[in-house]
Amino acid sequence: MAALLGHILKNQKNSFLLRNITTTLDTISSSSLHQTPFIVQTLSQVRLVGNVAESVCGFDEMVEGKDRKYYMLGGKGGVGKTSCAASLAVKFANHGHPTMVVSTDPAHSLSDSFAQDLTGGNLVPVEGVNSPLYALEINPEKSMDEFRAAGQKYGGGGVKSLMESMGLGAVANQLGDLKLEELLNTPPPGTDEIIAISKVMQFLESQEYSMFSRIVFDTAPTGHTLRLLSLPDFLDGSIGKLIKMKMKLGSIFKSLLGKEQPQNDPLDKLEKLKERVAKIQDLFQNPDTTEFIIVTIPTVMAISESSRLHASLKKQSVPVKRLVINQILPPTSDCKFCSMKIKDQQRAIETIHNDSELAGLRLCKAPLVDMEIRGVPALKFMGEMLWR
Ligand SMILES: Nc1ncnc2c1ncn2[C@@H]1O[C@H](COP(=O)(O)OP(=O)(O)OP(=O)(O)O)[C@@H](O)[C@H]1O
Repeated sequence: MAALLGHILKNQKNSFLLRNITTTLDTISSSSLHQTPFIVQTLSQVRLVGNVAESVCGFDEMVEGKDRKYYMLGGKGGVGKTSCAASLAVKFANHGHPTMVVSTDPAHSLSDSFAQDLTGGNLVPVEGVNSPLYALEINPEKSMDEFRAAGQKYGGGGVKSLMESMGLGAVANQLGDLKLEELLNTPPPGTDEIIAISKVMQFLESQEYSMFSRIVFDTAPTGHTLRLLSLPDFLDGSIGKLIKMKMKLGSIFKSLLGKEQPQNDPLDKLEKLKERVAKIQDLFQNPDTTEFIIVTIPTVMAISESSRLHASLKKQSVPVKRLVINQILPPTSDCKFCSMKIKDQQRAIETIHNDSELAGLRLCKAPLVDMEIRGVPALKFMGEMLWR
């Protein structure tokens, strides 16, 4: 085996490839799982790497500084968001950043990507990296149920009966006009994700999690993400009305009973939710802390969708600088079908240069490899090719 590897290394002229192979082999030598198949597959990838060698994604800039930064990877279903997000998280951790990678996608694939059980809604440590790396799969439906339960207790009928008992039935009826119960029971699409993200933000605010300097989100497919982004204003509006109501209530309460309205009342809870929603909006829109990376594949359909996604993100003031083109085929092939496919991909990539939404973005390219990208060594390998 060593002789074979030595031969391959001697015959590689590109130092990047050498570096890549060497680091990959270092990892492989320390990995006991699936050793042989991974090495065999790795050798065949050497040929594929050359195709994307010109891609420089500006990883130096991404890794710079100790302040916390958020990276959100989004795009059409199945383009490789999870693989790209997980490989970025591994690379950050290997460059000294305590990192957290979070999935809020109902169809989680982080566990598959890391080849590790990450279900359960808690932070799970990922082994095999140089700095702490933790993964978290948040179940948006479960978070939504918790929110609904809280809503039922505090926001829906609870508010109404509390006010009725205070002789404020008329105000309660006005509150009813806001259809709060309906909002809690049949919330607009995307609410589940915002609740999930708000849960992550709560985690991150605590001292225990202050060590994380890079947070990578594997977001849900395009449509959900867009709906999610338009949600804060909606919630903000509804909750804003409730808060005004609360202020009115406060003075009525005082004049009726001669004392301040009790703290920790239902509307306080809603006010807190509003604050969290505002924080999430800031998280998405702050260019100093956040970057949304669009992931696509070289097909005209995926690229058109990415273009629309960028237009919507821009409209929502979400900072976007990079476009990942994943699963690029090698430049040439003897197989007729593959040659046709390669030409097709090249034509699709050309459309990026002529697309007013995408042309200005930095292109980060990853080859299509002939293996599933699973486990830390494979993710590290992918990261070496993509994030540089
Ligand atoms: N560059 C690549 N080369 C080969 N296989 C890849 C590549 N990128 C991703 N894959 C494979 O494609 C499949 C889908 O990848 P992944 O789960 O990362 O996509 P996704 O966009 O997150 O999907 P979903 O939208 O369903 O969550 C996985 O089996 C993964 O190993």
